[in-house]
Amino acid sequence: MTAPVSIENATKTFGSFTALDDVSLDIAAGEFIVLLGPSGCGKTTLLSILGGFLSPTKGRIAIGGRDMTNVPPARRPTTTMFQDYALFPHMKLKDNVGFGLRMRGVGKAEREERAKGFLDLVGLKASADKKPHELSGGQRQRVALARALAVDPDVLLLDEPLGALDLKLRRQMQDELKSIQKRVGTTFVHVTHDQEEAMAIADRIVVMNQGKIEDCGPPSDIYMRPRSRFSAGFMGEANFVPAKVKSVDVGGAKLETPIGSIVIARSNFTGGAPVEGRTVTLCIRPEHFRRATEAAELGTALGEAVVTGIAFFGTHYRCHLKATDAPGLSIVAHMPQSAELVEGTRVALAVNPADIVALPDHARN
Ligand SMILES: Nc1ncnc2c1ncn2[C@@H]1O[C@H](COP(=O)(O)OP(=O)(O)OP(=O)(O)O)[C@@H](O)[C@H]1O
Repeated sequence: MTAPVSIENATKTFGSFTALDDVSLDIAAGEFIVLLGPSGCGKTTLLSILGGFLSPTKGRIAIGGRDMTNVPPARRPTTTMFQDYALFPHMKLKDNVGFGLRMRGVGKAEREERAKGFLDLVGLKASADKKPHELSGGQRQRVALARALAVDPDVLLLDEPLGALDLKLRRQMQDELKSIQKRVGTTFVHVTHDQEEAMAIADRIVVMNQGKIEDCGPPSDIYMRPRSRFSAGFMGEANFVPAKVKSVDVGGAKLETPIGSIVIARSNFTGGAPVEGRTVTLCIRPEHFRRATEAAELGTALGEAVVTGIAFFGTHYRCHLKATDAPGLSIVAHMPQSAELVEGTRVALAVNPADIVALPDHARN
């Protein structure tokens, strides 16, 4: 089963501290939502409110159209999978996976059949009679997922479920988690502070900061069209360039920056329409800088800079540059493998205006 989730103006305070600040979010049935943000931003608090382990101080939660605000965890159509997915060490995998079904009074034969079906889903059917200590970390994690799904929740809540795995296994499990979610169609709400993980698995990412939602959208939107400086900086690397709106017309807004003038479309102002005379902050991703000579038609010239540091990253060079006209402005740019660059090389920079986003200046850092 699967169900939509509606969070309306949820606030959670602990004494005088506000952990969750007036958060509203609608999640579609079958959607894979990732709550992303730094430690302490309120992700787990929101997940705990969805699971019924915490009550909101204010606001309302509905699942499948039913008000759940004061319903205890056991009576909600949710299952929570924690990072320390404690499996029962003395039980075979099929009994671990069937445990929730046993608690619900499902008979042995049906329990085993369903447990084996879910073990099959996570690629462990042949291990049904093994015990947890015979498995690797990734396999144990899959058993925990099978156990959580076996009770057929409408919504699965996952709190950093891959946090204990090493990086390689983690990346592999992300792919599996996404593919399993698509197959079962259950609504998933997954907490992480790893932006790459969020990008790999989410239908929509919810970026949180200090108890509030900063940004929300498909991974590509959050990356290409962030709505705040915090969101832009948390989702990958970004250069922030101060700018002033000189004029606005139907074609776009003319901006003045310390490294030159540029015209960008109105739709690239993600935090509100451009207003003449206002200051904004431009977000330029490192891979969007080009050498002007190599991309004359592609880009708009954005001044000259000197390479102050360079590192080879296989697919590209990661360069630190200092703008000639604005020595206080440090730039990080990715240049192609073919670029013949060394420290001290002067580079004429260009950026395609379509790749630049103008953020409101009042955006929090
Ligand atoms: N029971 C509590 N009493 C007091 N403060 C709490 C309580 N639970 C959470 N907090 C505070 O609320 C804030 C948000 O906590 P939360 O666990 O939701 O953050 P998080 O984003 O999940 O962080 P992490 O990634 O570190 O788990 C933190 O500052 C935390 O210290």
